[in-house]
Amino acid sequence: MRALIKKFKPALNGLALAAHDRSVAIQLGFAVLAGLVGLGLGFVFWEWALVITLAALVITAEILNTAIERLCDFVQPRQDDRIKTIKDLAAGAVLCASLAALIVGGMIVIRHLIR
Ligand SMILES: Nc1ncnc2c1ncn2[C@@H]1O[C@H](COP(=O)(O)OP(=O)(O)OP(=O)(O)O)[C@@H](O)[C@H]1O
Repeated sequence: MRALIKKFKPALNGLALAAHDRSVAIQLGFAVLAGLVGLGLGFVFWEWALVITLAALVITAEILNTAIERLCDFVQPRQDDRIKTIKDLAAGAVLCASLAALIVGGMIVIRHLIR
């Protein structure tokens, strides 16, 4: 059990660090908002499963994006086209996950509203 806790400690520390990042905090805010909408509209089991999965996907992408940004700033604090490409790719991953969450979330909400 001790070994297991020791193994997860860095990951839990990573989550605590991520929660203090502005971009991650914004995505967490959107996830809470989606949860409130779900409660208000009375989401069923599969809708919660989708919303939770997509929210976790977006937050995971944002945490990885933040980690990549920090690594880039550490390796190259100056303007560099290669850093721009790397950071833009990481930001693109967040956008991709966010669009999927927005579209699927929108479909679920519309389904409730037109019933
Ligand atoms: N060292 C750099 N060289 C070239 N372009 C950069 C560099 N740093 C940032 N950029 C450009 O600016 C964009 C934003 O980068 P930045 O690190 O400010 O991220 P951000 O999205 O504002 O994140 P956060 O708000 O979490 O700091 C990048 O996607 C990239 O296009």
